[in-house]
Amino acid sequence: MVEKRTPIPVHEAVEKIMFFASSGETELIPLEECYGRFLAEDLKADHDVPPFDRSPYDGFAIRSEDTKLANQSNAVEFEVIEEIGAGSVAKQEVGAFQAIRIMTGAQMPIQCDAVVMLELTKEYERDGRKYMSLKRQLQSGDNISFQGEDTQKGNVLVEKGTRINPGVSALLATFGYDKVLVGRKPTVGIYATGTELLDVHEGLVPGKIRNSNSYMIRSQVERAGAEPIYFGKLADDFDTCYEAIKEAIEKVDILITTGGVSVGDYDYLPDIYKKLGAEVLFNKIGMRPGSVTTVAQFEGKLLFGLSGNPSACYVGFELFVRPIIRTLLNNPNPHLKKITARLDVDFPKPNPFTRFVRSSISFKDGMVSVTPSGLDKSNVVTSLSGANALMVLPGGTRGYEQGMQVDVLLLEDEEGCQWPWN
Ligand SMILES: Nc1nc2c(c(=O)[nH]1)N[C@H]1C(S)=C(S)[C@@H](COP(=O)(O)OP(=O)(O)OC[C@H]3O[C@@H](n4cnc5c(N)ncnc54)[C@H](O)[C@@H]3O)O[C@H]1N2
Ligand code: MOO
Ligand SMILES: [Mg+2]
Repeated sequence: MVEKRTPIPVHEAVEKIMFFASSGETELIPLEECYGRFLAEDLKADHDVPPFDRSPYDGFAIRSEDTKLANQSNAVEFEVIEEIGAGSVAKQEVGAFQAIRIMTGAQMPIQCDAVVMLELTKEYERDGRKYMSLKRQLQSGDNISFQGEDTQKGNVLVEKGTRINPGVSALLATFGYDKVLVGRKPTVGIYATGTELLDVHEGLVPGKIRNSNSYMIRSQVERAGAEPIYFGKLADDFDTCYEAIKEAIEKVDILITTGGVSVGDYDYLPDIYKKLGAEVLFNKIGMRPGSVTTVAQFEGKLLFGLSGNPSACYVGFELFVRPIIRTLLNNPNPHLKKITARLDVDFPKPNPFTRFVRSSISFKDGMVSVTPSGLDKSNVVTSLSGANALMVLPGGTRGYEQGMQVDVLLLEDEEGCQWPWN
């Protein structure tokens, strides 16, 4: 008799897994290598930015009070007593009707409270001294980039768990982080099971196919922020698989296998979990594809038995493995971000299970539309390359029509989402 499995709702499966989610270890890495990593502490401003009042223009720093009488018919003359570029500080004190020629980014001389752009002045020399004149009034504070106007000391600028983007790199450099505390990348072991699997370099022979899941999963692991460790492929042989999996568990934070989780004669994962003494959290979910996704925990370590069918495997990873990885990286929004979009096609046939259709979103007439990125079948691989989203069509008695608003989970977004999605 084939074992009867009872499907649990997707949200229940996510909850069961998230019970084992924890934050991971941290490490210090050079700033140059931090792009794409996850901050493991808040990034706090330890000084004002800019740290001093500075000139935003190439021009002259003056005392605004000296321009009181300036107008189109009355040029006011200033003696230019010094010149400073960015990085230099004025040595001279600026008195009445004196100016310092100042370049963009240079610190304001203490006595000056305004800058006039070079283009608005006339420069000349007399008796070996330099002068400039201008014909307009300036107010105190005109054309100054003030200390702290960008941010002030003490502000938390980026929160722990945020993925480091180029802007975060800029801030880390601004505040002197030559080493950055980030989440250590969790290690995710990958084993593909299946006697039918060929290595990528091998030519096709009857009955066999190339192992594509391992490379797909590797990329998904990297996209999620973790370190893939590819252990290879295993033939459908109980003892071989058992020994290999048992050994692999020791070496990684998370172990993924693909294939062998259904009810077929050579689907050995259920028995392997049993022999290991691992607790199976679930082995059937009310979703399509990926209904056979099986997750077990062994001494607190999660073993993900993803389906062998490529689309099912892909979806299983994004819904269940990704949030575990992101939580290990301290990310507060570990789940895929959900938005709503306008459905571009009909799905007339109802399905009892919630569908996660590999889809692509696009912008049309100022709205987000969503359309399947290929054939909507569990064993399909070609729909994955164009997928930037998963359309969520809840199971039930009705189909879906073009024009309806549907939920969509974004695959390439970095903001993420908390659970539950709603
Ligand atoms: N009697 C039943 N049969 C099946 C059921 C069921 O409920 N009752 N569920 C079906 C569903 S749904 C799925 S999904 C699959 C899941 O099968 P497994 O996870 O056990 O995976 P395999 O049987 O090992 O392989 C399935 C399919 O995927 C191909 N595959 C496997 N590994 C790879 C890989 N690394 N790269 C590319 N393709 C791979 C494999 O050749 C098979 O075609 O079970 C259904 N059956
Ligand atoms: O588990 Mo299967 O992926 O539902 O298609
Ligand atoms: Mg099978």
